[in-house]
Amino acid sequence: MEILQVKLERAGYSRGREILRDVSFSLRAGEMMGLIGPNGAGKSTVIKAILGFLKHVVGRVHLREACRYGYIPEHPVFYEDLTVWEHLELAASVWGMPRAAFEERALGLLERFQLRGEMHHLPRAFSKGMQQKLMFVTGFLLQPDLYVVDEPFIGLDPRATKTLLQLLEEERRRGAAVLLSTHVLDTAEKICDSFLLLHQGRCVARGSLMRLRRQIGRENASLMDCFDVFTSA
Ligand SMILES: Nc1ncnc2c1ncn2[C@@H]1O[C@H](COP(=O)(O)OP(=O)(O)OP(=O)(O)O)[C@@H](O)[C@H]1O
Repeated sequence: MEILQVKLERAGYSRGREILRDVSFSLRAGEMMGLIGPNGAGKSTVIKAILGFLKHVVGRVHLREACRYGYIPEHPVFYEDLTVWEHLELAASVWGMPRAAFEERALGLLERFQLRGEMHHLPRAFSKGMQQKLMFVTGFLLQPDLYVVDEPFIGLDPRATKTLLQLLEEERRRGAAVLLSTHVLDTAEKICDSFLLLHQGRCVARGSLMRLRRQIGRENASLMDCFDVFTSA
């Protein structure tokens, strides 16, 4: 079952200056796709196009009817004057989550990300990694049909990374689709079913690692090897 369809002919931040050209892909339920590419390749721009934040788009983004998405940003965003728990309550009420289900899931996630002791604290006094964990707890709380996750691995401690990977796997097994933008290729290689490789605003390769390997004619190539070949032009 397809959850997301993206067909971008052209997209950018201002008229006449296109950043993306011919970027098309779809995501099935339970599929995790790695969005990879060098700095400036256009990964964040693809994410913005999906979220509807981009002004100039020729093409279309279609989320399956009745499906909901959750966006987990690379840079934490939060309200200065709300505690961790108040953030979670706000997110749950916006999504209409029943109170009992909310409390059980929220407390469980806070425990797993080792934030339970800080649940009544203001996140503005947190470290960057702790703020990032709040983004994960909020994202996983809502259990959307599609997760759009922007570079989640940088700055996380090893235990939080392990928890994040476990949760992504649980959510994928539940049937959620995941679009994951990252530079951490050895992790992406292990957890993603498919990849979208961007270079200079274009899609230069797409599909499973096996398919990418076949395209470069090296059956044991790592994702990094494929990345090198496709982005060296
Ligand atoms: N707000 C903006 N206004 C105009 N141009 C932008 C804006 N944000 C990004 N760009 C341009 O779009 C291009 C793609 O940038 P984008 O941030 O999508 O790359 P990225 O693949 O996410 O890179 P990175 O790995 O460094 O995060 C770059 O040329 C960049 O200069």
